[in-house]
Parts: sequence; structure tokens; C-alpha cells
Amino acid sequence: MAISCVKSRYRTIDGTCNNLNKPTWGAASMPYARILPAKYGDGISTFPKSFSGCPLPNARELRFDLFPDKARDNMDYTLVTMQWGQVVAHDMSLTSSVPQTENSKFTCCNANGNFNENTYTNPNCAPINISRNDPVYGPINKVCMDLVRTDTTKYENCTGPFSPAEQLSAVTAYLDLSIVYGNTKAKEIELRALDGGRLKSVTRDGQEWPPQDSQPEQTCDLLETPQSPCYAAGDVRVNQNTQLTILQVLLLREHNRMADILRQLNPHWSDEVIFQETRRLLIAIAQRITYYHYLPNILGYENMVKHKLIYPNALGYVNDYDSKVDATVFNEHATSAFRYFHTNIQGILK
Ligand code: HEM
Ligand SMILES: [Ca+2]
Repeated sequence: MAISCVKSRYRTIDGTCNNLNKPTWGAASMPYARILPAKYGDGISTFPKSFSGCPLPNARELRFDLFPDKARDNMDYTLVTMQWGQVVAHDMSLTSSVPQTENSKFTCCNANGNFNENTYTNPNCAPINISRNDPVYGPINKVCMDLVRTDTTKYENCTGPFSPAEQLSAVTAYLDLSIVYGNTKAKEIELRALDGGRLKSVTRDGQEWPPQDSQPEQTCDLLETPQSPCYAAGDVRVNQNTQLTILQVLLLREHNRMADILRQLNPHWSDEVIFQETRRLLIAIAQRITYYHYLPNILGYENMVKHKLIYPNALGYVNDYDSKVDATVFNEHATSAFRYFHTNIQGILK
């Protein structure tokens, strides 16, 4: 599909036209990029097999052998280091059709922890066998761990019959706070107050909170009553865990705080101008936190300076933009590498 780009001071909501020569690079609803070619069993979409032609080892057993649980306190960083990482992860990547809520998901295992009748005939099902000795699920007789295969270019009929399936990301690859503003114009409009550049919010106990999701029973699986908080935000995972929700609330409040100040300073600005200017500022603040505060903890400050990921001595800004670099997230990064930081999650969250 040909996209014509308009020169603008503001980012598009769906990530198109960030790169004017390649308008779809890094846009939402595009396939992931790959470091290595796909390696499917049949070259198209089935699970790979071992060299002997047997299935690969059981994923649940490998997990216990390779990544046993071990609590290790860290005296240097608080839980927010982990938590900002999830903000970054959700800004960069959401594999299309990954089930994130209990009620809306298609399942391959039944409520008793056993395999559904049609599991073996359904090509979208790839549940994992849990051994009877499993330390967590063994005692409660759960033998089926759900795994529903994600959507690919195959389901979307985007690629030819013999080319390998490519998974899609539902969100913009850019660190553009899509978790706050959404990835489509429709979502952006739904989230905006359309007055004074503000995002919609509700006041409870004298404080500002995100608006209630329109379908709380479907979105939030641990809902006590339909009135219990279940928030709507730019990202569907906003309610996934309390620590993440806190940061989403903070970003919403900061947007509205800055919008109110900009409105006071510029009474002649329209809702649209205040909204876009505030969005532009908040994105810049979040990028600053990510590159100068979060990533140095992970990659090492000197290392980042050496590889020109940050420029601590720069005055104003650095123009190191390279239009030949594709910002599309690698499949290997979203599926494996960046999930490594799940090991930073505290075992018990109170
Ligand atoms: C309490 C904290 C967290 C919880 C409960 C959590 C849970 C999850 C869950 C349930 C998924 C989806 C699994 C699937 O069906 O594919 C996921 C995906 C993912 N997580 Fe986390 N996570 C947390 C923190 C983090 C952190 C700190 C990072 C990285 C710094 C991270 C990176 C990712 C990535 C990259 C994905 C794949 C996203 C996608 O492309 O769909 N997560 N996480
Ligand atoms: Ca994004």
C-alpha cells in the first residue's frame, strides 16, 4: 500500500512516515524484522524438529533445567528499574494476537488443566505437556500449559504459499509512548478529552486516574465488581500488573499536568496544538529516561558513550539520524532477548 507522507513537526500515531523514504519502517501492524532467516520444520510455519527428526525437548522441562528460580536481592536498583523496562518493552513490541487477558483468549487447555478435545487437530494449538513431577503444577494435576500460536502474515494472506510465516507487531517500534497514546487514530481520539490538549481521566479520592475500560469483564480477569478499576490506555496490557499500571497512571497525569500549563501559557493554541506539543514533550522526557537513566544500568554508561548511544557532553541536540537504519523490532529481540529481563521481576510482588 502506497503511503504519502506529509511533512510534520509531530510523529504520526501509527509510526508511518517516521522514515520518509521507507514510510512503513517501524510502523504498527507490520511484520517483525529478523536477524537470522526463519527456521520452521516445513520451511513455512510448523515447529522446527531436532536433527534426528524428533520434536525438540519439552519447553517446560528446559525452563526448570536452564532457568531455576533463585531469589537474588539487588542493593543498587529498586523495582522501578525492572518496571521501566516493561514500559520500554510495551512501547516497542506487542506480538499480534498474543492472548493477554483471561476471558477473551482462545484456549488449547480446559479449565481442569487438561488438553481440549480438538487440541491436536487445531493448527493454532501448540500446548506444552506438563510432567506429573512438575513442582508447581504436578500437585494440582495440571498437565496442559496453554500455547496458542500467534497471527502471522499467513493468516493475513500477505505472503505467498511457500514463503515462511512472519509474526506481526501491533505497536509502533519507536519509543513514542504508544502505551499512552495508542497506535491508531481511532484509539488516540477515544483516549483524548478533545479539550485543552488533555487525555481523558476520572477523579477518584481527589486524584486523577485513567478512564474505565469499556469492557472491564473482558479486559480484566481479576475484577471484583464491574465498577472495580480496569483502565483504558494506549496499550491493552495497562492492567497487567500493578507496578506497570502505576507508571501508566504517572505518564497520564504528567501529560495532563503539562497540557494545563501549556494552555495557560498559550491561550490561543487549539486543543490539537496543545495535545501534540504535550505529546512531543512527554515522548522526549520518556526517551531521556530510557537512554540516560534506564539503559546505562543495563548496558553500562561507558559502553553506551563508546558506541554513541548517548552523548553526555552534547549541547542541545545531536544529529546522528541515519535514514538507512530500519527501526523495525527484530523477532529475536521481542521473542527472546528482551524477555531476558523477566528475570529482574521480584518473585513476590506485594
Ligand atoms: C511484573 C512484570 C512483568 C510481567 C508480569 C510480564 C509478563 C509478560 C507476559 C504475560 C507476556 C506475554 C507472554 C506471551 O504470551 O507471549 C510478556 C511478554 C513480554 N515481556 Fe514481560 N512481563 C513483565 C516485565 C517485563 C520486563 C521488565 C521486560 C523487559 C525489560 C519484559 C519484556 C517482555 C517482552 C519483550 C515481551 C514480548 C512482547 C510481545 O512482543 O508480545 N517484560 N511479559
Ligand atoms: Ca511505540
